[in-house]
Amino acid sequence: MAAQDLSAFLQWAHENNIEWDKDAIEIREGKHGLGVYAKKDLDAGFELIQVPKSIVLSEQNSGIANLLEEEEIEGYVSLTLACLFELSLGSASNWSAYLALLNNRRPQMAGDLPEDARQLMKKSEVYGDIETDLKDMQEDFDKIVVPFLEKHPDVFTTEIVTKFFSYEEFKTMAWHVSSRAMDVDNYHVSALVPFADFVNHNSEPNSDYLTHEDVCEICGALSCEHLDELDDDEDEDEVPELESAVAKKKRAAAKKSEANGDDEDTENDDDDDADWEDEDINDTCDIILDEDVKKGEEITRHYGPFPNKIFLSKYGFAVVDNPDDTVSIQLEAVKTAAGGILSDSSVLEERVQWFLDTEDVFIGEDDDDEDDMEDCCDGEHDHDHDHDHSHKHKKAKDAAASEDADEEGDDVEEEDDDEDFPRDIMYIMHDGSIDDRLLMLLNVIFMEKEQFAKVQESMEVATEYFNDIFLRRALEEDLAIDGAEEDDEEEEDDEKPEIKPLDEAGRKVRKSVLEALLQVLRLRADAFGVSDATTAEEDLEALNKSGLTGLQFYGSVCVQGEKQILQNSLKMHSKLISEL
Ligand SMILES: C[S@@+](CC[C@H](N)C(=O)[O-])C[C@H]1O[C@@H](n2cnc3c(N)ncnc32)[C@H](O)[C@@H]1O
Repeated sequence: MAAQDLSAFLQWAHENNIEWDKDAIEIREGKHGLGVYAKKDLDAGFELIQVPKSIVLSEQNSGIANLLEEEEIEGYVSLTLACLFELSLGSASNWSAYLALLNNRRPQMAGDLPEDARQLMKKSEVYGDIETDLKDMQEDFDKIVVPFLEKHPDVFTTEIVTKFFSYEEFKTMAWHVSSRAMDVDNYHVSALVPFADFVNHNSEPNSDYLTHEDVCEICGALSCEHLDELDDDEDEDEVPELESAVAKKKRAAAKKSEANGDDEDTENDDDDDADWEDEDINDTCDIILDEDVKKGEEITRHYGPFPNKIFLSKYGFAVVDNPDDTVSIQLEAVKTAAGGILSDSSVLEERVQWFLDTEDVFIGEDDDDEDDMEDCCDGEHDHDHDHDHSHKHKKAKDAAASEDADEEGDDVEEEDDDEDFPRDIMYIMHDGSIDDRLLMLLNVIFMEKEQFAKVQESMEVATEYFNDIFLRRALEEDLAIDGAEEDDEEEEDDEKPEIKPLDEAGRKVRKSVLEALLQVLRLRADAFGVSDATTAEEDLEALNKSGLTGLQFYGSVCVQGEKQILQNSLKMHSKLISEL
């Protein structure tokens, strides 16, 4: 690469009003390719990078925005075509220096490995994702890209198509898009944000990516006549994105002022929101320091709470001991395991169907941290989104309240979102606990006949029943944590809610649930060839000594991580069953 590519890019960035303090940070080669590094000690709250939205490389900003809109091409295909078009313009493109820098650095993606190297990942779910992504990409190319190019021969001449729009070029650019695109706002949607996109991921990041998402969908402005018209029609009280951007800016500024030794009472400045609304919301995508950093340290941010299979297929790396990692469980495996335990197997289909038809009523609001996953999947990545950020540790929602809300139309958006997740997949979380859906389903399958009749009859009874199950699980987890922290003298004496001890019938249901779960875990382990010959910890030690690097290392991290989850879960649930 050319150091010249980088300096040409920096010159271009400067000319296009991307703002950064040249004495404070630099882009340079590091252990994860290019990255952003501090050139001197910097304080939390420091505004590192500001990228005007006018220079993000989005479908809307590209020279073929009108064509892409006319043909209703969306998502990653549209952004990839926009980028390829700009690349084909060469120096005539507004982004030529940026694209030249990317073009000389092929992204390291698992789909690029030869099939025999990909086989290494076959013991992980990521293998299926990668194969599906490759198949989908070929299909998108054949069914969307080729007809689009053929329809506009004046723009995409034979020469241009041959040089810039072959399947290989499309695939490479799609990987740039997958690993770099960031959520910008509801006009640009997902885009390449030059400079900000050189910040690498870290599980404990020192910076944050901020953007004001709530702009006019028609013209991208912060305020305009379209928005005024909309405002007239809509309730005045909904401006969630604005508030979160303001809150984040305030937090960053508070840190900055703390760092500067200002004594102002930053806790009590909520009344000042009005001061922030107009002056401090820029039409830029910003990277702001969350922590103090020392000279030479890398600036990092969190890409989102992804399981490793998403990290690998979207970004080409995976995280050791990733707290957001999950193992998927297929509904079929649950049915197989439960069918072997139920004395009356005829109830199985009925109970499963009832659960699938009714579950939405009981699943509570999303966890708050959902909002913080700024570029989680970006709405761009075209595989199944088969990780579920939001179905863990919920409270069953008040069915009656939810029915009211539905009548008023409040939940329309949430319902649409819920339709998006695959109903036949459930999850084991990183610590070995199971997600709410699996916990509920197993209890529905094994609950006594009379109990099932009551639950079917009354949503209130059902809500109470599921809340009791969630509460028991929360207490079990607390006990596990308390056990681990026994020696911690400063442990807080939180008051724990009381729950009734299980009666004989309850214990019987619980035993069947745990037996089925252990069976499900073994089925999942067998399906992926997970061996018990070594522990996951031993596998990690061996992996660290293996000398594997790059994608082969990260693929093995996925395999090891999934084994660790299964091992944790088998251990946890074997202990629970032994204590019954
Ligand atoms: C948005 S780009 C960041 C800039 C990139 N390093 C470059 O050279 O252009 C994301 C890519 O950086 C690399 N990367 C970022 N964080 C990483 C990490 N924690 N571990 C390994 N690779 C990482 C991966 O190749 C990923 O696809």
